[in-house]
Amino acid sequence: MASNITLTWWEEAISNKQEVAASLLAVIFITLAISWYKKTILPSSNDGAGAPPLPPGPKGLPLVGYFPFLGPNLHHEFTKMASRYGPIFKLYLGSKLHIVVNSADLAKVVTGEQDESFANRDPHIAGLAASYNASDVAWAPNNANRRNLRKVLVHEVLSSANLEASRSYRWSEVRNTVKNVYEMIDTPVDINEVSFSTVLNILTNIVWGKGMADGSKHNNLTDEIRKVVTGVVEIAEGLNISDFFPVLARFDLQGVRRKMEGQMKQFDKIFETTIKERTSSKSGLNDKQEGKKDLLEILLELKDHSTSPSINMTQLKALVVDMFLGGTDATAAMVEWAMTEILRNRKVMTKVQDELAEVVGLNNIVEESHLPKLKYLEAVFKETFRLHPPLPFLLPRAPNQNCIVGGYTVPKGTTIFLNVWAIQRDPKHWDSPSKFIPERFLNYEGLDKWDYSGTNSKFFPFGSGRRRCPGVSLGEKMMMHILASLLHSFDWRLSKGDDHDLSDKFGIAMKKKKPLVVIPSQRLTNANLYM
Ligand code: HEM
Repeated sequence: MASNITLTWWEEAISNKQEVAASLLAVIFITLAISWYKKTILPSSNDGAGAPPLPPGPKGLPLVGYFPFLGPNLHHEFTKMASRYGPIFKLYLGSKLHIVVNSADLAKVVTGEQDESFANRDPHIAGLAASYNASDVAWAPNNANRRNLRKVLVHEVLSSANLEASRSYRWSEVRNTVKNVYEMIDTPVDINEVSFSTVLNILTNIVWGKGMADGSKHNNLTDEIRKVVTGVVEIAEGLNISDFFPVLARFDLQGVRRKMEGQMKQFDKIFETTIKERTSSKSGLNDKQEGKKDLLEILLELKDHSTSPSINMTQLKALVVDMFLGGTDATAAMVEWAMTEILRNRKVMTKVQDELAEVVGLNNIVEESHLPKLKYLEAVFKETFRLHPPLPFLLPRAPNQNCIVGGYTVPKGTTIFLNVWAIQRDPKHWDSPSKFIPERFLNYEGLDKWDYSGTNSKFFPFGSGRRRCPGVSLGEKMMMHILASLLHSFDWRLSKGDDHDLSDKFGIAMKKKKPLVVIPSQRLTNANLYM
């Protein structure tokens, strides 16, 4: 995703350019200038007779569009611009037209009434490279392959029965985390790091099983996956000029595609090794003895038996990457944000810990079966999602035909940002919108649902419509279990001199600018509960 947008990207581009001849750049420059002039100054050929105009928006500069005027935190910038240009506005970033939707009413049009037309994505180059050229669910266009693969993900991989079967993986990884934090008592703990590791380990176990015969091989596998996932996130978070000047894409000036393909080669290697291990030594799987199937087995069966729905090897790998990328960063960011808000609000902390004492008990550990009873903690998470949605614009969509939204034309192929960050803070729908008040999710009236289903256009942090997140249930289980355990097992305090900072940083998942580093102390008297 675009981040760190400042004038320095030119410098970066120039320092990274390999052997692109100056004359070539000049030709490109002129081509782009002409195309920019045609698109922004001359009336659009999309307009057709009688078609409504494009939405309002800033003009920007020739070639670079509005780039030079944007700071790194796009969600803040776009929300400010919405107060000037209204609920739907356009801007050119480079040569590409972007349209930002900032109101609940218009979001409902895009993800409800016209969901089918808006169900394509607009993948950036890093996303394409990380998804085997959009062979996955997240970046694929809305075609039969994607629908088939999404069905596999929802009905096979993330079905209630499978989530139930993987419960013990989540349990043992959360217990490991509690044990590790116990060993760090009275020393600083980075909450995002701890949560990220826990989620990554859970997902590794869900995908590959815990059952490699050789335990050290399993640890190596987790380390390898961690390296690839963090590498992929890092590359995807950088700004890639070619995303905004498609004509430059083939030159890969900053080497983004090359670097991402390098990461994917690592991922391929991990895949090949583990699949070989699977097929050569089926009996080496400890989990088989428990009658459990991991995701790799489920997917390999679907691949081998060409049942309906069936998938090929590339889709299989792309699906696993989706799970790692979709699951890790956002879930860890949410645990960090929720913990930050709880620590800033002592009354909230007291209520959360009182609820945990009542539901779980001080001589017990948190189990997944407790989670549905933790209604106040659930409200805390909803309020955290409202204020800090990890994907403030969801994943960008692109219409497959010219559409009309809010009385304006939205041309086919435009990049659409649904500004859920602004919508969930809109004073038209929320009292004291910038205040952290979990109780608003406990004491509501009316017919609207306030859950993660995406049916309420005032609150949809997991997206809405055909492209909403299929990992809600797993994500919710992981983040609730991790945070409930951290808060039940430990008391937490800031290091001396630290403050309750809420600044954020736009990226793959919107994180705290300054990581939350806090100090745990033992809360439960029985030391066995930490083993
Ligand atoms: C707290 C955790 C999570 C958050 C906040 C989150 C959020 C989101 C959001 C906002 C979208 C875009 C929806 C849209 O464009 O309308 C999305 C899509 C997606 N998420 Fe998640 N997600 C989380 C966890 C997960 C997990 C655990 C998985 C998989 C195991 C996952 C897999 C996906 C996939 C595959 C898509 C693409 C769906 C499509 O395009 O059809 N996510 N997620």
